[in-house]
Amino acid sequence: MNTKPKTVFRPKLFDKKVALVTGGGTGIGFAIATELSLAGATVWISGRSEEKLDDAEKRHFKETGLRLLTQPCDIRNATDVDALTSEVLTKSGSIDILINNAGGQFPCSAEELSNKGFMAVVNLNLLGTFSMCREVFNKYMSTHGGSIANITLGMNNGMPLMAHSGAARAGVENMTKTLSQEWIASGVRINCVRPGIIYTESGFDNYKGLGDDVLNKIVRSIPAKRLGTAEEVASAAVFLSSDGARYITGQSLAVCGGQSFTHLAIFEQEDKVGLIPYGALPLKARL
Ligand SMILES: CCCCCCC/C=C/C(=O)SCCNC(=O)CCNC(=O)[C@H](O)C(C)(C)COP(=O)(O)OP(=O)(O)OC[C@H]1O[C@@H](n2cnc3c(N)ncnc32)[C@H](O)[C@@H]1OP(=O)(O)O
Ligand SMILES: NC(=O)C1=CN([C@@H]2O[C@H](COP(=O)(O)OP(=O)(O)OC[C@H]3O[C@@H](n4cnc5c(N)ncnc54)[C@H](OP(=O)(O)O)[C@@H]3O)[C@@H](O)[C@H]2O)C=CC1
Repeated sequence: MNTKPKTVFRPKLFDKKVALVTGGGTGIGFAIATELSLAGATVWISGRSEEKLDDAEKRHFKETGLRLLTQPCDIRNATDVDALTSEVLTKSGSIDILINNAGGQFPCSAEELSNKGFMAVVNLNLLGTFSMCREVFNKYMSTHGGSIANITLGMNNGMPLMAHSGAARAGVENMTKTLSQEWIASGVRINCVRPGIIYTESGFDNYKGLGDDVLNKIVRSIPAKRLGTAEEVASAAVFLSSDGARYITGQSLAVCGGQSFTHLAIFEQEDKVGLIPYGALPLKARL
C-alpha cells in the first residue's frame, strides 16, 4: 500500500494542467514535482542524467501510485531545450506550469574563479532559465497563458565564494520582473522562490568539503534554528503556480526561516574555507 506524502494542497487543484519541472529528478525539484502531481497535474521532470530521472519516476510511483513523465535535457543546450519543450507539447498538449529549478554552483573565491568557471554558472542559472522561459512562452504560453516559477538562492546581499552564482541569481530575479511586465498581457505570471539553506542530500553532496562544524554554525545563525526542507520550498513554488496567486507576478518569495543572509562571512582554518555566521567571527575579525 502507498503511504502518500503529506500535502497542504487539495487533490484536484491542477486537474488537466501540465507542469514541467527542470532538475525535477532530485531534491527540491522532486519535491515540487511530487506536490504538483499529488494536486492532479500531469508532471514532466527533466535533468541531464537519465538515470536520476528514471530513479525519481520509480520512487514517485512507489510513494504515490502516480506517474511522472521524463525527458533528459541540459538547459544550457538550445537544441535540448527545443526538443524538451516540443516533446512535452506533442505528448501532453500544453505547458501550463513551468518550474525552473535546475541550477547550482561550486564555491570558489573570486580571485580564483576563471572566466570559464564564471560563465559555466551564469550559463546554467541565468541563460538556461531564460531559454526555458522564452521557449515555453513562444511555443505555448503566449497564446494560452500560464505560470512560471524560477528557483533562485537567498543571497541578494552577497555571499562569500558565490560571486558567479549571486550575479546569475540576481540576473534571474531582475529578468523575472521584466518578463512579468512583458508577458502579463498574455496571461502569463512569473515569480521567483528564493530558498535559504535547504537540506537536500543531492544538493549537500556538493558542499561536503565545508564540514559539519560550518553547517552547525550556519544553522545557529538561522532564526528558525534549523535548515529548511525541500517540501517547504515546494509549497511556495506550488502556491505561486496556483490560481491563489493570480494577482502575484514579478515577485520573489523567500523561504529561509527568517535568515537575512547579511551575516555570512568567510571562515578559514588550516586548509578549509567555508561560510560562517558573521556574528560568530571574533570581534577583531569583523569588517
Ligand atoms: C554547508 C552549506 C553550504 C552553503 C550552501 C549554499 C546553498 C546552495 C545550495 C545549492 O545551490 S544546492 C545545488 C547543488 N548543486 C550544485 O551546486 C551543482 C554543482 N555544480 C555543478 O553541477 C557544476 O559545477 C556546474 C555549475 C554545472 C558547472 O559544470 P560544467 O560542467 O559546466 O563545468 P566544468 O566543465 O566542470 O568547469 C567549467 C569551469 O568551471 C571551473 N570550475 C569547476 N569547478 C570548480 C571549482 N570547484 N573551483 C573552481 N573552479 C571550478 C572549471 O575549472 C572550469 O574552468 P577552467 O578551469 O577550465 O577555466
Ligand atoms: N539546497 C539548498 O540549500 C538550496 C538550493 N537552491 C537551488 O535550488 C535548486 C535545487 O537544488 P537542490 O535540490 O538542493 O539540489 P540538486 O543538486 O538536487 O538539484 C539540482 C538539479 O538540477 C539539475 N541540473 C543541474 N544542472 C543542469 C543542467 N545543466 N540542465 C538541466 N538540469 C540540470 C540536476 O540534475 P542533473 O544532474 O541530472 O542534471 C538536479 O536535478 C538549485 O537551483 C539550487 O541551486 C537554492 C538555495 C538553497
